Amino acid sequence: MVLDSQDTSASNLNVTSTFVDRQQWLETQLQLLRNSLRQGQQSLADWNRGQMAVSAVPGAGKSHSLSVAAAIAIAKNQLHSRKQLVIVTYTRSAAANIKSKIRDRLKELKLPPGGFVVHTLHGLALQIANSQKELSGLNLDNVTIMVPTVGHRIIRSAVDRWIAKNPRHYQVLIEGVQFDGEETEKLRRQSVLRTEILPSLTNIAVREAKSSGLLPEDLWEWSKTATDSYQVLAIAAGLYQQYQELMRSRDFVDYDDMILAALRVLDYQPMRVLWQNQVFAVFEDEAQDSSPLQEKLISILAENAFPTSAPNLVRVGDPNQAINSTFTPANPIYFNWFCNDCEQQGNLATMNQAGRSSKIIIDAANFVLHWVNQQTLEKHKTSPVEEVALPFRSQNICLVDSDDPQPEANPHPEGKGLEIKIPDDVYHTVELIEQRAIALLQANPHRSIAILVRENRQGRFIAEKLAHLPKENSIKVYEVGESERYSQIPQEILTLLQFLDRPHSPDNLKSALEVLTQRGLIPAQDLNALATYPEQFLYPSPLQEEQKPSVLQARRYCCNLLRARLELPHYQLIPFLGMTLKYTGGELATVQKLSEKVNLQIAHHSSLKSTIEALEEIVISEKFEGVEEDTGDRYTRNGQITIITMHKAKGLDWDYVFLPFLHDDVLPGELWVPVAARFIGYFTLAEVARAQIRTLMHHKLLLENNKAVANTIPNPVEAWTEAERLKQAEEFRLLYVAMTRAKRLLWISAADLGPFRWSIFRGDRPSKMQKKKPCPALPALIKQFPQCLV
Ligand SMILES: Nc1ncnc2c1ncn2[C@@H]1O[C@H](COP(=O)(O)OP(=O)(O)OP(=O)(O)O)[C@@H](O)[C@H]1O
Repeated sequence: MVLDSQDTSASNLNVTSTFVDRQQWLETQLQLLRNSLRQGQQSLADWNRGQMAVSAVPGAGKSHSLSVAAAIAIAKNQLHSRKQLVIVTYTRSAAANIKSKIRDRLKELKLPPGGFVVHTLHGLALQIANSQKELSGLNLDNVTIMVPTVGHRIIRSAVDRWIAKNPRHYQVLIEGVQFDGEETEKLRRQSVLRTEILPSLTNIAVREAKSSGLLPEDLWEWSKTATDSYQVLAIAAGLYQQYQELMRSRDFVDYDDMILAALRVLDYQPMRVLWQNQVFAVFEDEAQDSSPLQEKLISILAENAFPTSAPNLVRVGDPNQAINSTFTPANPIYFNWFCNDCEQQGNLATMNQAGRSSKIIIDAANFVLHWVNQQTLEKHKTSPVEEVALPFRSQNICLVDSDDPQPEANPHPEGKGLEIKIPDDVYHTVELIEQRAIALLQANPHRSIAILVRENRQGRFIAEKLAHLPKENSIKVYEVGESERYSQIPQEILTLLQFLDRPHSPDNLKSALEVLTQRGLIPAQDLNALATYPEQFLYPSPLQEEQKPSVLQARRYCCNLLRARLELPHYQLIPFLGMTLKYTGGELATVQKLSEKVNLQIAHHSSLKSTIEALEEIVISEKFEGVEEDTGDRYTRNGQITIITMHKAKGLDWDYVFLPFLHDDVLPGELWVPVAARFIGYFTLAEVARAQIRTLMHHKLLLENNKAVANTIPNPVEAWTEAERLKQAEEFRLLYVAMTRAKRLLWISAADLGPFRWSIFRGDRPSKMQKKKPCPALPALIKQFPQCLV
């Protein structure tokens, strides 16, 4: 059918007016969406070009506003699959969460669910590296991704190779601060260096240097100006070099290699332009946790292909929630610098209103933040204020306005909202928690409870004491550390099998004894003394001194293991070891699954050696998952008591939060050197290397930004003091993160009596307890909120 000209223009008019209506409708919706945000959040939604930093407080709605801002940017700039907004975050669950939020927003705007991608940083790096395998040198068909740990074969081999190549340097370490040449002591020191000090130095120095984009050569260069007698940086450089060579020769890559591979692709200009043309902007969440290498990757992607202006880069984070910097290379200093730079350019936004918690909980968290900063200033009274590195960015959490859109924002507190207790001992603590938790859930079965602990061993203790609740009170207790322990199982079994294979190796014996100690099967003792001469330990002659009861117990365990090796067929060894290690429930199911998997793999060439090889493969590639019940938001389920570490609790919240065992020896605690390693001095080489690399890296970055610095390497004692300062600052930030997880009730306590060390405490046996000092923030809180001491 042919339309006459009048019809055509009418229909064109119709189309045009529909288009205009639709545009107007969209504009209105976008405006409404923007107005649904709080003031600080709106700056994020108003961003349209260039760099921007957003410093937010806990519960400010970072992911909420990031998803709204993303939807607005996608709609306004009509983004599509060839011009996308890239959102990066750190965990897969956070990525999935933001993705679904953005999709929901786009659906409300009647827009297709495209124009954006959400990646974890490593996922993004992998995608870029995979797009050009020749340039990146990373072919996932050939390589194995692995996460090196101190006990890992690669790290141990790097140490052995370094020792073989540097006998004189090794001798300097053996002699330590003082040495009389005695043979047994020499063997003991060798064992400590080979199995503890140098593996830990390798692990930390390699990760720190690599994630800062440094090569072994950079460390060599820097080490030339160092004056310490051990030459820690030179050792670190040598170990790093050995590690790299071993990784390459075995086709292994670590997570930093993935980012380096992506950067190699982006180094090549045509590829860089190709990628940059596809990226409209990069939004980063949890920016306080970035390493310099990660920051470099997203900054390059966010640049315009033909740069005339600043990169389109928005980084959202909370420097006060940086709690990974003492065990990963993440360091909040970089995000703080980014915030300061943006502030100077007028591009810093602050999100300081939060609706998560009751007022009293917010007051308590703000109080701790300022109190800790104040204490730090007082400790460094003689230094100029601007030179004191404070643990916290001075940022108050504020309540939301009365017309805030968040349902039940700043809810009414439960009871006093903040309850502080000083129980008699750790058993009494759990009894008090139990009583309070039962009463709370009886009154409000649809609310959630968490007990946040500093270390898994504390969680285990509480879980054991609350084990009767499901049966007697129909309250589910979910211990998060339990499933994590499953991932240790292959390594523990492997360690014992390696001992069975070569029982006369001091390393194998020591590792096996470590596993037995960690599982609480033998008493903690100086394992180096037992492992130095395996034969004397396992088969003492009548001429030898009688073994102490703790040594006897360890020997009995080891000899039983060796007997089993002779008596059992090797395919039964894994389940037997599972029983020996006293695994229970889910752990035993996991061992069974592991055993089946290994036996299937070695069906045609079954032997102890092949069992070990198959297990090594599983441990290296992390391809084995424990027997888990289910996934999803199982940590925050209503009506359940979740026991979880403070670290894992980040990003989550519960109605009622219990923080037991807030003792001074852990919070803030002190850096500690194992007695066996003190012949080196009162510091650890790993921490010294970390502090030295960090200082030099900071100098390097400051120089690149034309800022003046004195380029000196801290000596070991200075580096150790700096490491301690960082650790204590981080512990206080961890406390702050833990406190801000609570919505309606924050229950905190420090018992009068507790175990000397949790790692060796067995809650099911009578053990002596010690008088404990509370975390220093606790008396300060009691003074500030006396009505809350219950
Ligand atoms: N403008 C808003 N309107 C409605 N709800 C909001 C708004 N801003 C935040 N919220 C709600 O506040 C809660 C906290 O938000 P979110 O979990 O994103 O905070 P966060 O900043 O990531 O917290 P934390 O850093 O402490 O983990 C969420 O339930 C979110 O939906």
